Amino acid sequence: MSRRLERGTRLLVATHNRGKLEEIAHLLEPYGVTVVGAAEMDLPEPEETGTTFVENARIKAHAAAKATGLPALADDSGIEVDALGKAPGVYTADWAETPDGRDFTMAMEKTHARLVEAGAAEPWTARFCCTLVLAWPDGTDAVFPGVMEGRVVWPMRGDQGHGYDPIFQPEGHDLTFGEMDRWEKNKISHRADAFRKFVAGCLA
Ligand SMILES: O=c1nc[nH]c2c1ncn2[C@H]1C[C@H](O)[C@@H](COP(=O)(O)OP(=O)(O)OP(=O)(O)O)O1
Ligand SMILES: [Mg+2]
Repeated sequence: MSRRLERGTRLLVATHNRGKLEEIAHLLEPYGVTVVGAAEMDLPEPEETGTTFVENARIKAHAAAKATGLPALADDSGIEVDALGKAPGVYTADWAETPDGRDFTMAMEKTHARLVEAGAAEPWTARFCCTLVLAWPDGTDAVFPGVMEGRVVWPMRGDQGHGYDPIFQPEGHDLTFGEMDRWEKNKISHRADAFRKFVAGCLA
């Protein structure tokens, strides 16, 4: 049984990714907690030295809780493509890194190019994973994993969402995440799956 966040609590959402922050703020809306973003608090982006989603989510959540004295919720996420040995996985953001910042069009092109090079047969099955960690200022935490199965599609479709959304078509749906509005995506996404467990564990 994890500790719960009372209504009215200030919760630090420890992400520098605006797309994630918007989704998490929307998911939190019904629960009466006050969302504080990492950028508002001028928090540095900690180095993500872990080799798993949970390790990296813990690094981000504990750094933020320690720096602010607030309970902090971090999200580490990524896409695992089966024909690429589950790459890019925990390195999903790294595949978009350029000297001038992140370029997700390039990262999606790279994903597609690797699949073509590998001669992988379609469907290109894949899943989005999300691990949420709630860290308390006293150093304790709780972990909530989430997943959405689907496939990589090409060409990219849709200009909503963020990151790799235009090439991910969730199982049982005809639209990519990039073609869905935030409400539709937030009903079925890996983040929504993890969030349901977080709600059951930590929110009223
Ligand atoms: O729903 C999603 N739709 C599309 N792409 C997504 C999603 N969720 C994660 N992704 C991709 C992009 C992101 O850059 C990377 C996670 O990397 P990850 O380190 O967890 O996040 P990040 O560096 O963007 O922000 P931060 O660490 O400050 O939370 O996976
Ligand atoms: Mg990151």
